[in-house]
Order: sequence, then structure tokens, then C-alpha cells
Amino acid sequence: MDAQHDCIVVINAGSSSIKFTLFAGAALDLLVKGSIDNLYSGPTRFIARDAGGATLGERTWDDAPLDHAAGMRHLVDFVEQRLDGHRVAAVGHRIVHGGMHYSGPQALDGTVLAALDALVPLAPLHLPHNLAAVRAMMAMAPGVPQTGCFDTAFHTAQPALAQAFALPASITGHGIRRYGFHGLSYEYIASRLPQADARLSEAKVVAAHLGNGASMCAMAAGRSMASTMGFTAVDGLPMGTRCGTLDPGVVLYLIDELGWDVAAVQKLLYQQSGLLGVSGISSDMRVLERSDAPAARLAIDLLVYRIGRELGSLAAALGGLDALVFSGGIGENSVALRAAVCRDAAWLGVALDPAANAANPREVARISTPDSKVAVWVLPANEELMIARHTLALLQQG
Ligand SMILES: Nc1ncnc2c1ncn2[C@@H]1O[C@H](COP(=O)(O)OP(=O)(O)O)[C@@H](O)[C@H]1O
Ligand SMILES: CC(=O)OP(=O)(O)O
Ligand SMILES: [Mg+2]
Repeated sequence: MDAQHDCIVVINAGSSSIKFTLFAGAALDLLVKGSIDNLYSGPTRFIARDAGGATLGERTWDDAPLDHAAGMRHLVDFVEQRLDGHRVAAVGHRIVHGGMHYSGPQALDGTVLAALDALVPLAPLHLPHNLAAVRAMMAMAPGVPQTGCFDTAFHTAQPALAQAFALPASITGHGIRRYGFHGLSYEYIASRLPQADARLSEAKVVAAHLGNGASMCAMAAGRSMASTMGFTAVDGLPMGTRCGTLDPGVVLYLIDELGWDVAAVQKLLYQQSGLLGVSGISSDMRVLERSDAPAARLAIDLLVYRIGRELGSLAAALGGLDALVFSGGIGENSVALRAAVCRDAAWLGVALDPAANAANPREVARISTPDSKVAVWVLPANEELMIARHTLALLQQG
């Protein structure tokens, strides 16, 4: 990697947004960071900034929202124009599911892509977009190495018990087990937290990645011990449009008694539930927080309640709790949600500092009182840096 001329492009294609970052040289200095968000829901917005925060490009589509394919086209055009003499040394991608076989950063080629195509049913909201992004970048930069970094990888370190379903071995033998997701975000949190407070390197930590997709992860000394997400990213917390944990009997009832087909059930669980389904208004936390409709309140209350229940469960998996971390679009920005979660977690020894919370820090910051038994932190997600680190390491291995 030539510090002056080489860069790594990272693409993080989420369920409602595509985030991208350009990193320069082996020091991974930030060059350009941007996103296209509100895909599908609209108004779709594109923004790109340089390392100093100056805006390099901005656009809003007011008439019709973009889908992932149109978003990628806009992004690829923008990146091509902004390379500014830099050579793309590699492209790193977030790939949501690695299935049974991919548990570490992986050089991507046609064979691997074909194997990942087969995993689409395990992450229908993400994998098609992840893989489309890989193919789009391969077309833009043929011959440039592409690396896949899996959301499931960090969780492969979990104890076997945490990964198990209470199902017969003939079923679990097919790879039907708990995987866990948002692993790149948690891996970054595990690396960043001890830099903020060295006492946390050995700590029992529950991190909440609350974005459009939302999950929580119990970590002991930086290792994943349990996660709210399971076989798929529909498990656990209620999310923007996903229902989270659901009695499987509901699915059987919908199919057997109400005559629903599988496609309709899938749409319900992944796209019509969660904040959107309960509120009947929006999947966007900002919209719900501004609304005075009782159903919007209910959707937020249900999210807070479920976070509280999962927090207790994950603290039990750890046998204690030293720190609670908020990350992701909601975790980093919603003062009210953090306050409500911390209020409900007082029994665990959580004492929020209301002023520190209201300051809504942009950087990693502690928001609990100095004598809180559990330290509460806000830590902005940076899946992109984690992907760049893995991609660089793979590149340097040759
Ligand atoms: N200022 C804010 N207050 C409350 N919620 C916010 C704020 N900014 C963003 N969010 C919420 O963050 C969520 C998107 O999170 P993000 O991590 O960007 O999504 P993705 O999972 O697509 O990467 C949305 O629900 C959005 O409403
Ligand atoms: C795994 C997952 O839910 O991802 P996202 O938050 O990008 O939807
Ligand atoms: Mg996300």
C-alpha cells in the first residue's frame, strides 16, 4: 500500500442505506465518508464529506425514493469522480451472513459469490444487496481484489451453548443454529472501548447496535458471549420493519389457520413489522419521536421494553454487567431512548448522567454518573473501519 496513492474503498450495504468510505494508505487515513439513506422509504438522501467534515457531494431525491441498485449507481459514479489520482488497492464489503463456512475475512471471486448466493434465504433483506454491491464494484474496478467481511464472524467465538437451538441434531447438523449479526460493529466496539477506558478491556459489556436493524451483544473481555440475533437477522429486538423474537407458533398459525403463504409471512416478519408495523406510521425513529400518535408511543415503548428484557438476559449470560454501550443510528442519536433504557435498568446499577446524555456526544463518551455501578457509553458505529482493517490485513498477507 502506497500511502500517497493507494486507497481502500469500503461498502456497507445495509437494509435501508448504503454507507461507503475511502481510506488512504496503510494508516487507513479517512479520505471520504458518505452514505445514501432512506432507500425505499424516501426522501433518499446522498451525502459525502471529507475527513474534516466538509461536504463533497449532496443530493436529495424528492420525487421518488431510490432502491439499492440506483443508489449503487450513484455511488459508483461519485467514487469514480472523487478518486483524485488514488489507485483503488482493494474493495472491502460488509456481507451480512457467512453461513457455516465463512467465518473470517474472505477474498471474493465468482465461486465464493455463488456460494453466498445460496445463503440469500438466511438474510433476504441484506444479502442480495451485499452481493449486488460486490458485483457492481467488480464491474467498476475489474482485477481489484474484493474482500468480504461477515457480520456473523465475530460471534463464532461464542460458547457452544449460546449458539445452540433446542432442536434435534438432525436439524442443527444443517447449520441451523444461532449465528448473531452486527459482528463488525461489535468487533469495532470491542477494539475501541478499552482505548476510551483501559479498565474495560477485561469487562463484562453489553453493546446495543440500534439502527434500522437492531441487536445486542454480550461481550466478556472483548469476546462475543451471546447475541439477541440468531439464525437470521429477524430475531431479537423489534427493529425498523422486523418483528424480532416471535413465538414460532404464530408463524404456524398464520400458515395453517389463516392460509398465508410463505412469501406473505416473510414480508410480514421482515418488512411490515417492528416500529413500522406497531406504529402504522413509520420505521424511522425520528418520525415516531416527533409524532404524538399513541401508536407511535407504543412502538417506542415496546422497543425500550424489549431492550430492557434482553439486557437482563445478556447480563445473566455474562454473570454480571460492567458497561452498557449504545451504538447505531438510534443508539447514537436518541437521547430519549437512552434515557428510557437506563431508567428501566436502574436495578442493574445503571445511573445515567442526564446532562451528559442530553449533550448527544458525536465521539465515544461516557454518559453515566461517576459513581454508576455500570458505566454507560455512547460509541459511534464504525463497521467501515473494521472492514478496512480486515481488507488491509488480507492484502498484506498477499
Ligand atoms: N437524531 C435521531 N434521533 C433518533 N433516531 C435517529 C436519529 N438519527 C437517526 N436515527 C435513526 O437511526 C435509524 C437508522 O440507523 P442506521 O444505523 O443509520 O441504519 P442502518 O441499519 O440502515 O445502517 C433510523 O431508525 C433513524 O430514525
Ligand atoms: C444485520 C442487520 O440487521 O443489519 P442492518 O442493521 O444493516 O439492517
Ligand atoms: Mg446498520
